[in-house]
Amino acid sequence: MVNTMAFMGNQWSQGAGMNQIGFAMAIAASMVVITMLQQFLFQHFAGYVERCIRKLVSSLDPYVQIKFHEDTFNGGPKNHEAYAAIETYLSANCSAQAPRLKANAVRDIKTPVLCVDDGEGVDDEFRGVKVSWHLSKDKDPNEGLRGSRKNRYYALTFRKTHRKMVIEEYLKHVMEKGIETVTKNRQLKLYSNSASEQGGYWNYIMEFDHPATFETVAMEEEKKKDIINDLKKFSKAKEYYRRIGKPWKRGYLLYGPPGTGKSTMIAAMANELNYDVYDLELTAVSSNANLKRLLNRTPCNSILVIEDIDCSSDITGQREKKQSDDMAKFEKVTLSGLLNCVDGLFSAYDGGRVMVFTTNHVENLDSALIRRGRMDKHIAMSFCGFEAFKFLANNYLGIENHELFPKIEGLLKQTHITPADVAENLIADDDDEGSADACLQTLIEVLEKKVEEEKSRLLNDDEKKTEPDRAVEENGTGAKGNGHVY
Ligand SMILES: Nc1ncnc2c1ncn2[C@@H]1O[C@H](COP(=O)(O)OP(=O)(O)OP(=O)(O)O)[C@@H](O)[C@H]1O
Ligand SMILES: [Mg+2]
Repeated sequence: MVNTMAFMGNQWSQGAGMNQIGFAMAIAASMVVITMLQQFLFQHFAGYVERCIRKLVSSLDPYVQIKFHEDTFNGGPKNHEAYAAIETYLSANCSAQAPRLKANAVRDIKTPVLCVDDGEGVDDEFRGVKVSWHLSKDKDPNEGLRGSRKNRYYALTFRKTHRKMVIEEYLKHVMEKGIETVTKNRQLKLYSNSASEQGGYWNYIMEFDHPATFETVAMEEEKKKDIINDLKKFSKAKEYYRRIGKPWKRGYLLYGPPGTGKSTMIAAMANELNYDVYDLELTAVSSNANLKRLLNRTPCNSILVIEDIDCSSDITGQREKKQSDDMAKFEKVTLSGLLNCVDGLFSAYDGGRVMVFTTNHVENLDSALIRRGRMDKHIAMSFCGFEAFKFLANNYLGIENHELFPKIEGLLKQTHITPADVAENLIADDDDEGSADACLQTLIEVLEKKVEEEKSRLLNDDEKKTEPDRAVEENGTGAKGNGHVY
């Protein structure tokens, strides 16, 4: 019995041991399964769960934030341009609200831009939608080390419900206004190719500080208004050119005798558009290839000027003849080379480009060069008429009327004088009260002398003329205008 009991106890203890091992194994197995399951769930659902949590959190947060970084590392130069445009926009529109401002000297801008200081914020409103801007700095991981960068950014915050409107309309408005202000305040520059090797590169010459504006150009009022409107329309026509699929460019041909204000008009155009001036010296360009390179290097928002185009020997005259001469004159710029460049250049749409040719002898230019489409607007700069004289008298002497005006009006009808020559005689001595009278008197003397000279020249011509010449003149075919457009 005892033995039987002992045997049974042994069996029990053995059975219990077996059960414990089985239990432990089951636990271990289930641990493995759970771990695998966890890993499986983690791999397959963690992202999903995280997204759900984010969605939930963001649905509770009714605001959206967009960052615009200053440095080019966070998105390249285009990002930096956006930052600069925002800075200028906020400076012009909202900086009055900020308790702390900082003055930034922005490259190419004449006056420093006052903008929001680090850590400051300003509010803005656009079509009833409120947004806020905040200038912050990211933590720089390399702070203190060489090459560390200040990582500033503007954070734009707005309600989620206005997302579409802010992104599609407000940001466009900010960029446009910012870029407009930057353009308006830009220090203009003058470039030329004349000093470069073979004329293939632009060299910075100096700041373009020409004082001429449309306020100072003497010209018939209607004509002046027409040019200003044309320029304004052009400078705002980005979308129009894009829509019709044409490069955003416009060509102007200024023609007229020396001293009638062609170069002055170019300066007025540059100041009106706020475009840099690229003065192209064609005689310094050694080949058509160099010309093409040069024109491709002319940036947008610029005026490309070719003065006295008639003096570039290979450009005038008949195109056919020049084309056949192309190979022989390989090292020279030819008319066909110039035509190809004018047509092929300006392929971009990111900014307007203006091209201005000037000439004293429009009749010498090949019609292909100045046809509409290449030179869109032809502007005659002419001798000084009475209207232009009155404008100059007002500008130089500060007088709108004078008893000598009628006499001057009569003389101007009888002779040709350039605005440059008139202006030369209207430079008064500020300290001398009678100076204006003296200026007008001198001008009258100059005009009378010219009238006399012209009379005796006509007399001489007449004496030299043969009978048939006179007959043509009497029939009216040889009649000439007096050269005044106004
Ligand atoms: N229409 C004008 N309005 C105001 N000033 C003028 C005008 N025309 C000429 N002037 C004066 O005369 C000077 C010479 O003019 P400008 O150099 O513009 O003439 P241009 O037509 O370019 O002559 P060129 O054919 O010799 O180059 C200018 O500095 C300017 O002061
Ligand atoms: Mg000139």
